[in-house]
Amino acid sequence: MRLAEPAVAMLTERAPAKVNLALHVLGRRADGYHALSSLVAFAGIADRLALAPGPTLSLTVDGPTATAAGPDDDNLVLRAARTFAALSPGLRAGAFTLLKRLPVAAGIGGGSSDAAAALRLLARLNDLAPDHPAVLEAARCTGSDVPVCLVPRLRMMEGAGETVGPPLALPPLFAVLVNPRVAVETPPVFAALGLERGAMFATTTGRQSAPVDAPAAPDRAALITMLATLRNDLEAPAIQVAPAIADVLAAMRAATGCRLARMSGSGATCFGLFDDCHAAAKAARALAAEHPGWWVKPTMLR
Ligand SMILES: C[C@](O)(CO)[C@H](O)COP(=O)(O)OP(=O)(O)OC[C@H]1O[C@@H](n2ccc(N)nc2=O)[C@H](O)[C@@H]1O
Ligand SMILES: Nc1ncnc2c1ncn2[C@@H]1O[C@H](COP(=O)(O)OP(=O)(O)OP(=O)(O)O)[C@@H](O)[C@H]1O
Repeated sequence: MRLAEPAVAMLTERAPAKVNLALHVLGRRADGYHALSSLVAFAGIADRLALAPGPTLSLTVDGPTATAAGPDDDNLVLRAARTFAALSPGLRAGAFTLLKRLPVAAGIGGGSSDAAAALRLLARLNDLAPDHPAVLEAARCTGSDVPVCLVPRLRMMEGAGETVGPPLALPPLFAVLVNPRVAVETPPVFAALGLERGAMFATTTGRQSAPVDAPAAPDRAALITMLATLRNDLEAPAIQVAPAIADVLAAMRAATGCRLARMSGSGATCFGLFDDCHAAAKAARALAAEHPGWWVKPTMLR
């Protein structure tokens, strides 16, 4: 009698939305990439990625934003997996299934978070630590936002995204995310900053931009007050590319209980911060009712 092969369980990971609580552009490097200093948090809302171990690397994408994510063969999940496999000959892989829920080209790093989740799944399957050098290298090669998404916890991100600080013990924030359902690709937003290679970025006051100071552990109100002193320098260029972002920010600022409204990443998604989950949920209901075409989600950022 032939014994059945032991079934290898399906592995799953969440791929949460990334939110840049602050993003200071310091300048443009000789390689064309912009030097950034950003405080990055992660939301409760997420894509979901599963891996069924097997002999062939493949990907199936389902979910409300699957089509917007583009051809499966170009998906960042497969790009990350192929890069990891090239760096680690003999790597075991299998069939990925992505449940795509996050808006695409939205400034919340959906594709980067999916790629990072793929690397975590492959590391788990191959008994490699999540900070194994090949995992880190595959993350860096796949995209600027992938390293910070590898361990999705509130932390600083520096350089073009390749330098990531330790997780910060800060109170979770109650937020509403709003996207006007206008896709905004990242390169035109950086281009609209108009910086030459090697140029430093000056703030609207004409002063040279300073790095974000990683906040200590104040209470939630103090954290929001501190965040209000920071900026997202991509907000103005993103509004040039997609004027609807200004409408989102105005609506968020007008929402009852909103303590701070700001754009994430290169847009168009904006976040509003609130004192508690009730205020956030109420504002989300009101925003969704006023703007039925917008994507509106109350969530926690941590
Ligand atoms: C805006 C952020 O989302 C903030 O977290 C990221 O900096 C963008 O990260 P990403 O979408 O993963 O970016 P990548 O896919 O690596 O790069 C897309 C393009 O954005 C521009 N880019 C990206 C990151 C960076 N620090 N400087 C840049 O100028 C470059 O033109 C690059 O060709
Ligand atoms: N798994 C994926 N999810 C979303 N987009 C993907 C994915 N794989 C490839 N892409 C492509 O990547 C591009 C950027 O999509 P993504 O949603 O990651 O942008 P973003 O939220 O603006 O990212 P960031 O905040 O990192 O700049 C899109 O053009 C999309 O076609």
